[in-house]
Amino acid sequence: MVILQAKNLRKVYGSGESEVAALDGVNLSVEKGEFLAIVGTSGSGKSTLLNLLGGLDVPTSGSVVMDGKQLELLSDDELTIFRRRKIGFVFQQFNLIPMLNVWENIILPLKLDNKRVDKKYIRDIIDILGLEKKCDSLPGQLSGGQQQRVSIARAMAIKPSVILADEPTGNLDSRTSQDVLGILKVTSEQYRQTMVMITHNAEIAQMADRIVRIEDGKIVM
Ligand SMILES: Nc1ncnc2c1ncn2[C@@H]1O[C@H](COP(=O)(O)OP(=O)(O)OP(=O)(O)O)[C@@H](O)[C@H]1O
Repeated sequence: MVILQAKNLRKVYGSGESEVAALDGVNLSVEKGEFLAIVGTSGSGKSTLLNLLGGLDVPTSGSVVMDGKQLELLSDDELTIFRRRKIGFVFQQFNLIPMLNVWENIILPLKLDNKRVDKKYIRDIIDILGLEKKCDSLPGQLSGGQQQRVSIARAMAIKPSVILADEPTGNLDSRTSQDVLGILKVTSEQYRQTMVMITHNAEIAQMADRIVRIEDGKIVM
C-alpha cells in the first residue's frame, strides 16, 4: 500500500534571471512500512523535497498525497492539524524543550492535541530507544545521541503515518550515528513505521530499505 506519493513536484524559487528550479518534476511513491533514504549533494533539493512531503512548504506545481489526503488542497488550518496528527518530524537539531524532562518532551505532541497518552505504548517506545533510565532527565543532561533518541520517541508518540527525518545524524559522531540509525531501523520494523530520511552520508543511507538519489532537483535512480 502506497502511503506517500509525490506527483510531478516542481518548486521554483525566485523569478526571472534569479529563478532556481530546486525541484524539477519529482515522482516518488513510498510504501507503508518502508524506510527510504533520499541522498544527494548539497543544493540538490533534498530539504526542499522533504519540506514539500511534510506540508511545510507548497509546491509551485504537482502534488503530494499522504494517507489519502492531497496536501495542497488543505487550508492552512487543516494542514497544521494534519501535520500534528499524521507526521513525525526529526531534525538535525533535536528541537527538544530544555525545561521539560524526557517523558514530558515525548508526550508533548499528544498534550498539545488534547490526546490521551497511551502509557503502555510510550513506555514500549522508550524501552526500544533505550531511554528507560532517562525519563526524569532534562535534555541538557543527555548526550547528543540520547537527545536524538528522545526526538525520535516524540515523533513516534503520535503514531504518525510517516516520519520525515532531515539529516537526523548530522550533529552526531559516526559511531553514534550508526547507533541512532540502527534504532530508527528497529523501530521502523517493529511498528511498520514508514520513514523517509534525507542524508548526504552514503554509509548512513545504506541502512535504509531503499535509496533514491536526487541531482539538480531530479530523481536519478
Ligand atoms: N528559500 C530559498 N530561496 C531561494 N533558493 C532556495 C531556497 N531554498 C533553497 N533554495 C535553492 O534550491 C536548491 C535546493 O536547495 P535544498 O536546500 O533543497 O538542497 P539540499 O539538497 O537540501 O542541500 P543541503 O544538503 O546543503 O541542505 C539550491 O540551489 C538552493 O540554493
